[in-house]
This record gives sequence, C-alpha cells and structure tokens, in this order.
Amino acid sequence: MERITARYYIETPYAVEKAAAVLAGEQSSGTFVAVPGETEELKNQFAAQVEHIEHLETVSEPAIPGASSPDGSYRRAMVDVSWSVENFGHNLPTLVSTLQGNLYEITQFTGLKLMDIHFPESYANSYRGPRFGIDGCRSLTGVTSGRPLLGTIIKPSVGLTPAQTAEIVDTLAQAGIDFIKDDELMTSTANSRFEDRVDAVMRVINRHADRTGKKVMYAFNISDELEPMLRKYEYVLQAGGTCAMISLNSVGLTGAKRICDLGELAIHGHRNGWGMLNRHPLLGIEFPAYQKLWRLAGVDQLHVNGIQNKFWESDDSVVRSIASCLDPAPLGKPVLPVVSSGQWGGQAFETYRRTQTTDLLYMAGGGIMAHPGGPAAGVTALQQAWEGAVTGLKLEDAARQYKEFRQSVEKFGKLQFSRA
Ligand SMILES: O=C(O)[C@H](O)COP(=O)(O)O
Ligand SMILES: [Mg+2]
Repeated sequence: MERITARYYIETPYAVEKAAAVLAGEQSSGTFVAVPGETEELKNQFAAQVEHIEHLETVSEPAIPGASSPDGSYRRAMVDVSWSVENFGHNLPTLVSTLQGNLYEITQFTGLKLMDIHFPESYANSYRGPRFGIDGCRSLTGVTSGRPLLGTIIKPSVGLTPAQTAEIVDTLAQAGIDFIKDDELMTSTANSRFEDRVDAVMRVINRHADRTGKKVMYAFNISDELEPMLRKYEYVLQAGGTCAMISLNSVGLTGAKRICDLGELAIHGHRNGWGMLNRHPLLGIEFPAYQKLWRLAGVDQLHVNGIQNKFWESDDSVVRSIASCLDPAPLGKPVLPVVSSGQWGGQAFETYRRTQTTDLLYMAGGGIMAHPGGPAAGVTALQQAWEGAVTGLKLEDAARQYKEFRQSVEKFGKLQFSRA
C-alpha cells in the first residue's frame, strides 16, 4: 500500500529512537498506554513507521520549553516517519492533523519542525493542483517570458474609497503594470464595500483591456467565511476579473481547496502568519512542506517574501522557497512564486543572480506607491530594474542608465532592514 513520508527535525531530552517511536505511535493507532484492540494485525496496517533517523548535534539547553532532560542533554535528529494512505485517504485536513497535529505537544520533544512531505503517485491523480500556475498566469496577463510579472499592492492598505482605488489602478494600468492586488487587510471596509470596489476597479481594467488588449490581473481579496467567499468569487468572475486572493492561513486548506476547485479565477495565496509557523528554527513547518499542501489545494500563486525583505526571513530561505515553488513535484505543476515584502526593484539584481529565473510575480507596494515620481514612475522603475537585471547590468549601471530606477535607488537604496 502506498505511503506518505514526512521528515521532521526534532530535539528530544530522551533517546531519539524512543521519542520517534512515541511520535509514530501517538500519531497513528497508539496512545500513552497499550489499549485493548490494538492488535498486531491492526498495527501492521495502520501504525506509522519510523523509516530513518539521522542523528545530529546534542545541546545543553532546550530549543523550546516544556520538558527537562534527566541527563541535561537535548538530542537533535532528522527523522523520517511514514503512514499508509489507508489511514486517511485523500483528505487534506486529516493529513494535516496526522502530520502536524498533537505531535507538537508531546513532552518527548523540545523541538519539532516538519521539513518536507513525500506524496505517493496516487496523489497526482486525486488532486489537480494549480489550475493556472505559471503558464496560465503568464497567458492571462500577456507576459510571455523573459521577465517576471510585475505587480503592486494598493497602499494605503485600508482606508481608500473604491473611487480612489480605481484612480490608482487607472494610473498603474496606464503605466503598463501586469498585476495589482488588495492588501491582506482589505476586503470590505466601511468606506469600500467589496462589490463597489470590484465594480470601480473592473470598469477601469476592462476599459484599458478594450483599448490595449492587455488585461491587468487584479487579485481581489475574497477571504471570508465560506458562503460570502463564494459569493465574492462569483462577483469577481461576473465583473470580468481574472484573479482572487485568499489569506491561506486564515481560510484554511478546506476553504482554499473549495475556492481553487472552482477553477475559473487564478488564486493568489497570501501566507500572512507565516512567521508564526516558521520563525522559530525548531518549531512549526518549513516552506518545502508548506507549499506542497497549498499546491495540493490548487493555489496558483504563493508568497515567498523576497530578497532583502522587510521581515526576518533570510535571503537563503527565500531562494530555497522560490526553488521549491518551481519544482514541479508533487503534481507535475509548479506554483508561481510571489516575491513581495519591502521590494522596490533594487533587489531584482540579486534575485535574478541567485535564482536565474524570471518565473516570478515580483511585487512592490511601498516601492511603487512611494516612488518620488509617483506610482507610474514606480512601475517604470520596476520594469527598468528587471530589464537591467536580466540583461546582466549591475544595479549601479542600471541606475546610471535609467532615470526612474535611479530615483528609486536614491529614495529606497539607503533602506536596510536589519536582520541577524
Ligand atoms: O501584502 C504584501 O505583499 C505586502 O503588503 C507588501 O507590501 P510592501 O511591498 O509595501 O512591503
Ligand atoms: Mg500586505
């Protein structure tokens, strides 16, 4: 029978083998004590198995509190555990409860992080994955190849009226932007009812599309409870929109999959809350595992932060995340990495140098909106930055060559987000 394998980075005050066995027992047929009915036959079919242990360093302080070590040592290891798909079939919430459930609470661990998941072949037959992905988003925006899709986030994030939002969209569309989105804080506010904003924005986008043949992709934030979220999706579709955004950690896998299954709009997955899941080195989940779950749900675009971002995440981590989005496994379809957070174009050079890809949605919110020449000049500066990066210019050369990009460098180039 096919099995799902999960890799965990663990820390335990006890023997690694014993702690791993507790994890496997607790997360399948067992509990803290042998129970009647847990026969050998039942265990053979349903017990999780520890497949591999790689011992790592031993430390004298626990990574997270909650248990003390009898000998003052905390042992770290990489542990692979497998489950038969018979335990849950193709049920994403139960998969998550199994791979990411109570095991985080077991006292045998003073650290536990889900690093990666390996899915069996049958998953590729049961989940469509991203309906649009990279190619679909390129064709919806008319950005063939050779450069990333360039986008922005409407800022101020909340507070603008639909008319004000539409006015900015008009300027951005005129300047040749590919993608615009609501901020994750914005769905419906007292002064910007969702439907009114869709009407006002789509009037502008459709008008530009009729004139130029290029339809700007606007990701309307439909995040909500299920019924209103479905109604919002339909509203965007009827207005001629091509994309909807959801805050993944807020709507959950079930909500995300329900939305993605509709398959008519590209789905922009915002991962706000990521720090809560990942920031501690020995707690939570790593991006290679995280992105596979959302890819199974069918998300087309997924946030990865950005090089020299305004948050805590390191450039190495961002580069790894981009690579895991572009890896076609497990469903044979990559998801479009969304580079966003403190971007203004200057990071295009290092992003391209380190990833050698333009299969990105590269977004600058403040970096476009606060350009000294206004948002239109901000769009131009981003286009210039990527043209420079892809043609092999250095940032300084591009700044000499392009006026709008030079203004960005003058304004944003001094910003340094301090990180450990
Ligand atoms: O939702 C996002 O991606 C952020 O609001 C990014 O905004 P910034 O480009 O101004 O950092
Ligand atoms: Mg935001």
